Amino acid sequence: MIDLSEVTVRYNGTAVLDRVSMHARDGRLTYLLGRNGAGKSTLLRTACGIVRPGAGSVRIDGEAPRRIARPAAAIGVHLGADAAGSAAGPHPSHTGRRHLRWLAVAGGLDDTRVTTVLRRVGLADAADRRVAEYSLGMRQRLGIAAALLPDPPNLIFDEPVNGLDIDGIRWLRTLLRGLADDGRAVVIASHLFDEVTRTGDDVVVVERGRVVADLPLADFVAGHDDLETAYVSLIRPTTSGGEGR
Ligand SMILES: Nc1ncnc2c1ncn2[C@@H]1O[C@H](COP(=O)(O)OP(=O)(O)OP(=O)(O)O)[C@@H](O)[C@H]1O
Repeated sequence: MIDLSEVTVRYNGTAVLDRVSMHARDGRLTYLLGRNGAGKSTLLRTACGIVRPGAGSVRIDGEAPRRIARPAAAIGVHLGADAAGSAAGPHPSHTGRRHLRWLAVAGGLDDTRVTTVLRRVGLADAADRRVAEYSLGMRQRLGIAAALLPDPPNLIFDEPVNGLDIDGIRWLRTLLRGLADDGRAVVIASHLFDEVTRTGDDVVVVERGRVVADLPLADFVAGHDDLETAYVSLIRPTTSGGEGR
């Protein structure tokens, strides 16, 4: 369970998140929607404790992130295959297995967890290749494996579909659903409404640093033809393609 209450984050004096509250419940896939620059990634970084808010509170299963002794065991985070600020990204000259082993040792985990997560993300056959040789989709899978390594009860993914082929997208769909069905709180930032419709339980819409909707997907779509129509009627995206602030 991840709760944000009245969270404000400022960069250079500008509020990127402005009194944001949201709740990601156990056993649910919660999708974060919002145009480019709306504040989704900042919200995810704040929710897992990478960014400390200037005001408001963050709770992961009732605890403030800085009070959690082993954060990776409480919340798994994958902010994108090449994201700056990702937790301990892989060294290109290391193999996928070596990267995960290093994380396992750092986290006091058994080596069998490495084998388990490599299988779970479909990298068992590529585990002994150097990460430099991995495709974007494979790096996504490795990042997801790292997040899953300590088997955390909460998970955060920032646009995890990027770079995955159709098999990968179908695999990820099943994986995410399974992670939530096992009782975890799973939060995903996404622009892919088809994936949200197929797998989502709850949606949180971020607009210009504010949360403008936080409710079950079915309630959000009710009275509209589909998710896209419901979304457009709420935030009316610009046609310029520019950032949302
Ligand atoms: N470290 C930073 N320093 C200064 N400004 C930042 C920083 N990180 C993000 N921002 C700004 O905060 C705003 C929100 O960015 P954020 O990456 O959270 O948006 P987003 O909704 O995830 O966008 P996208 O869909 O493009 O990934 C943007 O205006 C961005 O330029």
